[in-house]
Order: sequence, then structure tokens, then C-alpha cells
Amino acid sequence: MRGRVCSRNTRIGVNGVASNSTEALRLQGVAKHYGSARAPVKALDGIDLSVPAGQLFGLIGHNGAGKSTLFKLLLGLISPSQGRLWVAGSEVGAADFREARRRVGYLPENLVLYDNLDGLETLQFFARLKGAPATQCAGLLEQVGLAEAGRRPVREYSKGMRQRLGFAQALLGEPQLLLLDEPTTGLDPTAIRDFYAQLQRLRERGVTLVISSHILAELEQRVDALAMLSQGRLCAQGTVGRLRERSSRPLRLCLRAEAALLDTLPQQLAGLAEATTLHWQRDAAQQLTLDCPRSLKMPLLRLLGGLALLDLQIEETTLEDLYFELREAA
Ligand SMILES: Nc1ncnc2c1ncn2[C@@H]1O[C@H](COP(=O)(O)OP(=O)(O)OP(=O)(O)O)[C@@H](O)[C@H]1O
Repeated sequence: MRGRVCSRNTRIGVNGVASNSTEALRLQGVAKHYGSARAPVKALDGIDLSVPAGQLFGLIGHNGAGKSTLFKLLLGLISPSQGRLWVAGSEVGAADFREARRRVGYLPENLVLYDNLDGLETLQFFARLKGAPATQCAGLLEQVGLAEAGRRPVREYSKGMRQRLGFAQALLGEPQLLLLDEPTTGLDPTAIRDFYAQLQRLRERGVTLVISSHILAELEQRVDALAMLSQGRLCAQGTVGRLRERSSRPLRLCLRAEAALLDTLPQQLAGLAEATTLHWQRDAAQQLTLDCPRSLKMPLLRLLGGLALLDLQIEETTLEDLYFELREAA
């Protein structure tokens, strides 16, 4: 028996594997191989991943890393070659998964739309497919900013409008889990900001959001946590802060001060433990760039706080920096 309920919060599977319902989704040892057994394409290879309910969770990785494949597996559109997956406590493929699946919204990377239908008819069509009330359609069009364009044929929609219509169809049926595959492609900066504001409101209502994107700056400030795939393998997982802590990249401080103060700075810094790991460069008479290991961040800031600096900027490691570092290490 698959996915047997043993308590309000826990299900026990065939091998005694537990899946907790406070997890929106879970993957255990998941592999997906396409192609022939002789020459398989290993789209995913041994993925263990758990996403707690209510998070805004990012999924990043290079083209072909396996992000869309992971979404399709979670939706039961394709079957894993190995391993097991759970969505909202139901095992994908189990008898009760159909019910869990109804609470999942999905925006595919390339949503196919019928050009001759208008926006409202398109949503009504998807509502019928999903078994969601058609009465939701007009409200959803308004929510994504397409109320006025609702009666125009989709062939007249811009790329951004099509993308917003796709988001509206993902919201049909008030899903508790949203899987969004590169949802901001084609959106302008205002639309991107509005889109994330909507995600934030959904998150506040307890909806779990898993979003794949190549636009790392967009995710950096917004996700609760993220996972990075590289060639089908999970190469990093955690909050952006935790990934930064594990990064070997130095922290960069740019400071300005009177030339006389900068002249004495090397002497003052020499008193710090690990001072040998500091690297500085005098860019101009009053300007210095200092690279230091993260472990020295607070001692250094305490020391600099006591000096009459004219300006101090801390350049944090960006998600893009982390991405390249993790890719190199993978
Ligand atoms: N139906 C398929 N048949 C054969 N190979 C496939 C199929 N679908 C995906 N693949 C391969 O699986 C790998 C992962 O593809 P996937 O689409 O999951 O990557 P992705 O991370 O979503 O990429 P992108 O960022 O470009 O959208 C790629 O090597 C891809 O060519």
C-alpha cells in the first residue's frame, strides 16, 4: 500500500519512509533518465529535497540542469526512473494523489494558448480542465491586470500579457502549492514587481511557491530558501544567507577617509587576528578597497567604526557570485 495515513501529520510509505504534511513537497533519491538505457540523458540524478509548507522557494540552475523535469515529476506528468516524491503528504502516483494534485497550480515554461480564444474564454477553458469554478475567471483576470483585455483574442496579447494570463490559469482552484517555471520571462520591471507582490500575498495566506528562474537578482531578496541544480544533481540548498556563509569569496569593503588616516590603516589592521588574510588596494588618495574573509567581518567593522571614515560600503556576495562559485565547484 502506498502513502498510508498513520497520523494527522505523517504518512508511511511502502518502505516505512515517512512524509510529513508540514512539507509542501519532498523528493527522495529521485532520478529521471530520458532516452535509451544504452545512452540515457540523466536529467535528474539522486535528488533529495524537502520544501516546508508556506515558503517562497527558488530553484536555480543552468539551461538543461533539470528544473522543468523536476516540476513535471511533481505534477505526475512523467514518472521517475528511481526514487519517490510526495506533494502535500501524498505520494505522486498513489491513489490519493489525484486529490492532492487539484491543489497544485502550475505555470509551465512555455504555456500553449489558443490564439482565437479571448483571455476570459482561455481561463474558462482551463477552469473546465482543472474542475475549478468558472466564476473565478473574471476575478483572476482582474488580479493579474488583464480585466480590460479579457475580451480581446489572445493572438493580440503581448508576451507579458500572455505570461500574466498563464499566471492566472495557475491560480485557478485556489492552489496551496504553486510551481512556476520561469514566470517573469517577458515581464517589464513594473510587472515583475507586481508579480512578486502577488506572490508575497499568496505566501502570507500560507500558499507554498516554488519558482524557477535564471534572473538571480530577482530571487536573491525574495526567496526564503533555494536549491541549485547542476547537471541533474543538487549542488546547494539553503537560505541565501547560509550559502553566503559557506562561500569562500571574500567580503569587500570600500572605504573613504582622509589620506592621513588611510596611511595609518595598515598598521591598525595588523592588530587583527588573521590580518594576513586581508588584501587592500589604495584606489585613490582617499579611497581603499579591502577584501577580507567573512570571519573577520565583525572585528573589522568594530575597528573601522572607531575611525573617522568619510564613507564605508560593504559589497555583499550576490546570488550571481554564489551561482558561479557553486557551478565551478560542482
Ligand atoms: N522529453 C525529453 N526527452 C529527452 N531529453 C529531455 C526531455 N526533456 C528534457 N530532456 C533533457 O533533460 C535535461 C534537463 O532538461 P530540463 O528541461 O529539465 O532542464 P531545465 O533546467 O528546465 O532547463 P532550462 O533552464 O533551459 O529550461 C536536458 O538535458 C534536456 O535536454
